[in-house]
Amino acid sequence: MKILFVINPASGNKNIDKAILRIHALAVELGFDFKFMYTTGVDDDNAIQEQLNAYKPDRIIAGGGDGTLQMVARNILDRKIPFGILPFGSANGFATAIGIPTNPVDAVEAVVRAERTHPLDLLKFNDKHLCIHLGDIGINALMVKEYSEDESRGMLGYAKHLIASTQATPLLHYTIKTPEQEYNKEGYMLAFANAHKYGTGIHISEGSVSDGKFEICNVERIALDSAIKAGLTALNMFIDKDMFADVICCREADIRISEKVHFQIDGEYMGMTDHLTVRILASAIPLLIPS
Ligand SMILES: Nc1ncnc2c1ncn2[C@@H]1O[C@H](COP(=O)(O)OP(=O)(O)OP(=O)(O)O)[C@@H](O)[C@H]1O
Repeated sequence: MKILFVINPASGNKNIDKAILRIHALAVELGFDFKFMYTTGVDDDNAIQEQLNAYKPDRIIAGGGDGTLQMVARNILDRKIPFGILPFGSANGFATAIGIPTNPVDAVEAVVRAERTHPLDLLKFNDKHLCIHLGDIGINALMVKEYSEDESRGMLGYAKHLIASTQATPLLHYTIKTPEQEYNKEGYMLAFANAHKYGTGIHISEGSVSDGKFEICNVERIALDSAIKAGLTALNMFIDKDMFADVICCREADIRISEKVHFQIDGEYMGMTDHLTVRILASAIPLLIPS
């Protein structure tokens, strides 16, 4: 068996040396061939395609944050190669949501030894952009933009951007059309979630990553104090579950927004938009799941 590991060396701030050594040790113990590909941030999609064609792996395992996982996922859509994920990013929202161990060595143990796969749904925005975990418009998307452009990262930077983004985001009015129903809503943020948790620990719905559905979560009000507390403890966004009380579960949706708003997918800023289509790609990829 051949395993291609695609690792983003710029993701997160964890030391992954021991995890890399563990991969070498497991290769000897379990008898598989492996290759590392390190992303560069430039033309990585092509580099992954080249590796897939040249190395022809039986499995592909991505190490990084949500952005890296999504990039690998979008490159194996037509190939149905079992896909594993290692939470080597900073927030690791998706890996956390599906229960992969957060410690890098434990994650390697669990994912490399995994023998079963489970169908993983993905989301597609505007028939163009793939999403593995979460896209949103409004406050959080503006934070993603500001945070990625700021040199001074860390907790204080987070709190600063959270307050600024919250103040800068007006009350938005949206029309959400699903095949079943049309909704008129207002709020400060709409999140489109594939998994059932938003970042670390917040439970937004009973959805799973393979139910053929996604959740649209409207944040009707802003609990800034609890958001700041959450951020200062976990570098994570909103932890007050009441903020995600308004949830629609569907397979596709067309969203019109009263004005152009900031938009992000899996931690990557996508620009401004006043119209989105979202649909689920059911069972798009076989996901390796730890026993
Ligand atoms: N070698 C590299 N140097 C700099 N940037 C890189 C490199 N490789 C990939 N990238 C960029 O990293 C981003 C993806 O980062 P990713 O989301 O995986 O990590 P993260 O931001 O640390 O994690 P999280 O989503 O968990 O907060 C993409 O924008 C990609 O272009």
